Amino acid sequence: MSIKVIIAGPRGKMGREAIQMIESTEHFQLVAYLDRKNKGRTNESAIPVYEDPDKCFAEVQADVLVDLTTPEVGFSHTESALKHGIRPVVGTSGFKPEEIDELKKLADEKKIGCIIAPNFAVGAVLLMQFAKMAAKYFPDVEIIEKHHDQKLDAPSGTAMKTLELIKENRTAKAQGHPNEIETLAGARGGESEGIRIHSVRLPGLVAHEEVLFGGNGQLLTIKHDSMNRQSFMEGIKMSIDEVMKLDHLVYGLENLLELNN
Ligand SMILES: NC(=O)C1=CN([C@@H]2O[C@H](COP(=O)(O)OP(=O)(O)OC[C@H]3O[C@@H](n4cnc5c(N)ncnc54)[C@H](OP(=O)(O)O)[C@@H]3O)[C@@H](O)[C@H]2O)C=CC1
Ligand SMILES: O=C(O)C1=N[C@H](C(=O)O)C[C@H](O)C1
Repeated sequence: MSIKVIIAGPRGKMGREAIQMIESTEHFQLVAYLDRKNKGRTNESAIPVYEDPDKCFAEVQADVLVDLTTPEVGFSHTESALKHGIRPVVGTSGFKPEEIDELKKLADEKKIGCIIAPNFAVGAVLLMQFAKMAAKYFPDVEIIEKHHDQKLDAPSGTAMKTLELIKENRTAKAQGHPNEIETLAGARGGESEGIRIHSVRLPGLVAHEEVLFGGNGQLLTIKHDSMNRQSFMEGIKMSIDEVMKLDHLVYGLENLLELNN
């Protein structure tokens, strides 16, 4: 039996790559696109295009929604899919913690799976796990994330998830000099519990993150680079399969991997 998939954001950088992956996976079937530029657009494929998520989810027989859009619409797509009994696999970044909690409640109520993954690249998921481990021994830490200049949200979803995982293992402490002064606003980056995040946006970049841990006479750097968007496709593929087996929301691909060996 094939898994029937709707893609939201099919013209985007990730959406285009995901279409190729789904079309080349035997047990996946693309059944509709959710796109805001339906009107006046020629749709040469046989796949129907919808602008209205509720209409799409009510009319199309689908198992999974893959959302690769923007923080503003990604949340409402996910909420609507859950209400219609369609399982969301969400790559869209920039959701607020309270939005994730709300979706968690809805998935629990509906008893269906939902996966929200700040990063689908397995290497980035491992980076986050290694950073969490290191935080136990190195409480002084800063995160540098670098992305292409078309990215809407800062910091990246991956940096925010890295921060959350580091906090789980780090003893809270003030970092840097107590009398530090910024002579240029923002020079020290965004701050949460003393941890700094620096966001770089430049053409030529794809998706990159470095976590730097400073200790007495030593520096530990953990780094991951996505060179292209194919790096995310294995994770999306795995999530489409796994979301079919879940009855609740999972936030982060690490929850689907065997990481204890
Ligand atoms: N979890 C992960 O591993 C990854 C997550 N991402 C995240 O995925 C998202 C998409 O990234 P990317 O493909 O690079 O971004 P793009 O800007 O290339 O694509 C986003 C697409 O969403 C479309 N869109 C906007 N509003 C709507 C709407 N109402 N309905 C349907 N489609 C809409 C945009 O249309 P238009 O062109 O008209 O603006 C655009 O085509 C981002 O949030 C990004 O951070 C990215 C890479 C990896
Ligand atoms: O917008 C992107 O490109 C990416 N977004 C995700 C994020 O915000 O972390 C994942 C990856 O970094 C690429």
